[in-house]
Amino acid sequence: MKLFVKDLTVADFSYLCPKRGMVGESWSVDVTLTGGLDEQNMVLDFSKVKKRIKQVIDELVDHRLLVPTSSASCRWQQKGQTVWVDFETEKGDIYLSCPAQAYALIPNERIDEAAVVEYLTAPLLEALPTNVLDLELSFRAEHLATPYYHYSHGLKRHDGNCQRIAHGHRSPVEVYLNKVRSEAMERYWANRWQDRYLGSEEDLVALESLTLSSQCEASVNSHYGFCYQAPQGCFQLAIPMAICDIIPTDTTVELLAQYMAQQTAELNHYKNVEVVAYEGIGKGAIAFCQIGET
Ligand SMILES: Nc1nc2c(c(=O)[nH]1)N=C([C@H](O)[C@H](O)COP(=O)(O)OP(=O)(O)OP(=O)(O)O)CN2
Repeated sequence: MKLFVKDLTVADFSYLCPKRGMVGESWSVDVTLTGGLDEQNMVLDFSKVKKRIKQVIDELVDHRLLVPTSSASCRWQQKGQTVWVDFETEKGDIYLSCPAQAYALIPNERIDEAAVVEYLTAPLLEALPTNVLDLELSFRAEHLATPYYHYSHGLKRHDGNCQRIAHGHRSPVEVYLNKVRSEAMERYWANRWQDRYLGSEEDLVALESLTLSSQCEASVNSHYGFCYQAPQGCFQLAIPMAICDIIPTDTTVELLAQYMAQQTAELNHYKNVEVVAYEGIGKGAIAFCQIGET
């Protein structure tokens, strides 16, 4: 007997890629279980399927930075609860030092759907009762008709896992200029925030003050340093300036929508701008800005 649940949850995370750098991603999760019937004549009560599978995905990949530790581009080490990662990419090298719980260290050459399925299948089966004999997991990027971007960020004030300095999302954006949809501006934001790290100005620090690998020392003119202390520990990141956008505020979706609305109004001299900014799938913020002359 097979039992399926579509759109069981969404995994929001970032991963390191030798070509793209740091990539924010949002995947919908579908699952199919194979097994015999239990005393309720069910493979497993849907509510338990949803709860247990979401719990494992939330624990192991959601809001983490997925690192392909078998990649030739990756060097990492752990001391106590801190993990250092150096990662070579075509966009420049990325250096991190974060609490271990901020990462998923995946022993694969690259991060893709198959690698994450393999990483999660055994712990998911362990979380299910013994009448469930097999599990097929699949991840789906949302089909989007509008432009979208992939960004990574960290919210140091968040009392949950969004405080992790490098987690991210794949998000569509809608922009209206004087109430008319502007695909040009949507494409502008999709290009600007394609595989970007959105750093808050207040988290910028001198690279020399970070306790990252010594390789990072040569990057003073090419990299931004970010550092903050949050309840889960100390988060440090050095990342090429070319793949960052510095935001004058925190990077909650409310403030990102507001930033985009304001910048869009300034760029277009439009009186009335509305931005619908998603954070991943199915949720986001709407901001309005009224300045300019047109
Ligand atoms: N009002 C806001 N709430 C939250 C924001 C925000 O910008 N504005 N941001 C976050 C985090 O960035 C987080 O990545 C959002 O992830 P989400 O998956 O929604 O959070 P949960 O894991 O709690 O939700 P699930 O449905 O369980 O996946 C958080 N909140």
